[in-house]
Amino acid sequence: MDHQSVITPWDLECMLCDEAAEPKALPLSLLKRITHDFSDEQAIGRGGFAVVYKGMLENRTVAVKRMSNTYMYEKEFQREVECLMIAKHKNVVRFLGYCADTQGNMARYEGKFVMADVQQRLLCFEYLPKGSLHEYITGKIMWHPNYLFSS
Ligand SMILES: Nc1ncnc2c1ncn2[C@@H]1O[C@H](COP(=O)(O)OP(=O)(O)OP(=O)(O)O)[C@@H](O)[C@H]1O
Repeated sequence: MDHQSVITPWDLECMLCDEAAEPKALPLSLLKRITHDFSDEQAIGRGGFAVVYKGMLENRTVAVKRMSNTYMYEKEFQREVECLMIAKHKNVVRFLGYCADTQGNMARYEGKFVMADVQQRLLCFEYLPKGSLHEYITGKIMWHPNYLFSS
């Protein structure tokens, strides 16, 4: 059995509590499970190359970034993982792990069956609950020293 497949939501929760835990290769099945199969209800944001989802653990939440156009940005993905593995700082969101999954899927193409590679590239971070800087700048979220509220 693939050793990655034994990582559970509980393991991820333990990693969040352990500052010294190193980022890990995470199985796609785990990231699917905690984001409810990347459901729209779990989506929290969208960047230029990815959609970000809330990943629900028993007592904690993580952010799961699912890259789009994975074939075009394979090198960038690898470079991002490389940088994130090194970047450890209190002002940088904590990186928990990555998933680089490729599965062969039989599909019909011009009347024949062909094996197509389906790639999934994901990153998993600590979840930051107070919205994005962009939302503060554009006034979607009003800032107050004691609490935050949406306009
Ligand atoms: N760790 C996180 N916790 C909470 N929300 C997050 C987290 N990471 C991203 N988000 C949300 O998802 C949105 C998109 O994130 P993403 O990193 O893809 O954006 P970006 O920085 O604009 O990306 P890029 O420059 O790579 O296109 C953010 O604006 C934020 O609202």
